[in-house]
Amino acid sequence: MEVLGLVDIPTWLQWILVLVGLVSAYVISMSWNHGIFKKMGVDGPKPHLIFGNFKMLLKHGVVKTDENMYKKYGKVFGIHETYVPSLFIGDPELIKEILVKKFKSFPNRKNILDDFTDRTMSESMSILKNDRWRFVRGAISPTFSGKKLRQMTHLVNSSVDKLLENIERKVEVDEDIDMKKFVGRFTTDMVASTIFGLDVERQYDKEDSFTRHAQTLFTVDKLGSFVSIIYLARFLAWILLYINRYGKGSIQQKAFRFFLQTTEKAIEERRESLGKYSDFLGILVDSEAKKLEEKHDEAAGVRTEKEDNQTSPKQWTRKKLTDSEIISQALMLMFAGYHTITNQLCFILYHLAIYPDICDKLLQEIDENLNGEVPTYDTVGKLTYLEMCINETMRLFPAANRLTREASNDVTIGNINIPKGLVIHIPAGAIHKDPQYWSEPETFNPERFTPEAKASRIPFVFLPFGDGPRNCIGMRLALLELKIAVGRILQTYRPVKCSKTEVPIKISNLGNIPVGLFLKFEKRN
Ligand code: HEM
Repeated sequence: MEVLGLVDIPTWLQWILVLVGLVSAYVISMSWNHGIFKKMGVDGPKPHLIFGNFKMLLKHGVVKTDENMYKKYGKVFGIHETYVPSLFIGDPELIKEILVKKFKSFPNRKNILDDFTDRTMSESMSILKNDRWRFVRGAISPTFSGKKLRQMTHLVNSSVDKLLENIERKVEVDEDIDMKKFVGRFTTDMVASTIFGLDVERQYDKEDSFTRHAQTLFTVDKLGSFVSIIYLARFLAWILLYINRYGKGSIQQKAFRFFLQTTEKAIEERRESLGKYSDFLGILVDSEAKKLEEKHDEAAGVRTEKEDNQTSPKQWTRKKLTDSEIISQALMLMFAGYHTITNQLCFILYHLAIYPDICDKLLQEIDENLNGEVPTYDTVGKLTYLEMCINETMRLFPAANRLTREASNDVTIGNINIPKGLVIHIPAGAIHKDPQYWSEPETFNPERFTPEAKASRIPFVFLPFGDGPRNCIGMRLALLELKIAVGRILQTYRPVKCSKTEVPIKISNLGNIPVGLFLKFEKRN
């Protein structure tokens, strides 16, 4: 190749120049934003040109890294997750501004994995932004009201019936139980019945399509490697995604197709038999039909109270979700419910096994309040010590170690000027272990959650379900499920350590996910 007719560049040199160009472009793109925290006056570890501060995340995992950084730099610091600058805010006053007071400037999350989500889930509430998120959240919220949860309680109890039968089988042969797998099957069953209304009995059959496909999607073994690829070579992650998406029949694609068809079929059945189903899809389809009726009334000149209070922006006043929006929500709720409940239930049972005194106190509360009866929505509400144990478990092992938001405009909080687009992380896990708010933070002590202790603690230092308008929509369902499951297990059994139980418990580098947790159950006298 001749340049300006002057120099003849041989082919080998052309290749070297292309390579040098590509490497330079890669290095520049990875380090482009590395000066941002210095400009903002925010402290933090010095970033490597390519890896930023990513190596410590790979080495120590998310939980330990956040704790270490919070201890070292205090309540505000910046980390470069390779090319992504992330501002960490751990100050309760500033957290309140982000999650509540200035929510308008932080209405959305920014999760690097969202761009790589399967299309069937791309309209899910946890990913959607701004008005579209408001519209979908507004449409889904009523399905989690107290009245609707009461209707769902029998579905939770049916799943627990099956769990108890399985515990009994293990107790009979005195078997050590791999808790993650064991509890995971129960949770699969529970999401199948509470969201899709599927028959509980089938779920314990390993060949059952729902169980098989759910396990394909729920297994997060390869997630850590994929996240690393996204952070280190985003272009490669896109290539892998397209190969997976358009490659012939990958098992993930088959699983997504299965859930798409299952949800479509379930929606159709519920539209044909209004009022018959008390699962999430049934409740949603019923309320959709009710709204259409209201619209009919409105057309006839009858305005309902709800309509008068309608505050949605004009473009989001349509009466119902599209079918693809409903499908996205169902799948997202399935994921959100599965991982969180499985992990929390494992952690709670683990703590009850290693602290027999606390377990004894809880057994007493359960016996006195449930009187051997199957719990209802109202009776589990009386189990206050159980709620304290659940809260203490979530303090030590929160399902989301960080809450995430994105600044949707330039905004100032405290004396920090945050530029539009910056990722904000609230290190909930690290705050939950800050000795300023929690004495002896590593100790499991449910007494931290007595009404008096709660009242004397400053707000925004306990964030297991997030806070503000974008908090966990499934919080009440989650607590109901956990209380019924733990309450009913303890009516007959107590969890105990076995030879394989490791103390302290091991967690995954990806977050608070128990690894290799073994326990067993003993029958109570
Ligand atoms: C112990 C169990 C659970 C825990 C600890 C938990 C925790 C959380 C947290 C921390 C968030 C982020 C909140 C924020 O950013 O402020 C969240 C969001 C969410 N959770 Fe949960 N969750 C649990 C169970 C569930 C269940 C059972 C469901 C539904 C079936 C659910 C559905 C959701 C959804 C849809 C969001 C996104 C909300 C939005 O963006 O508007 N969660 N959860």
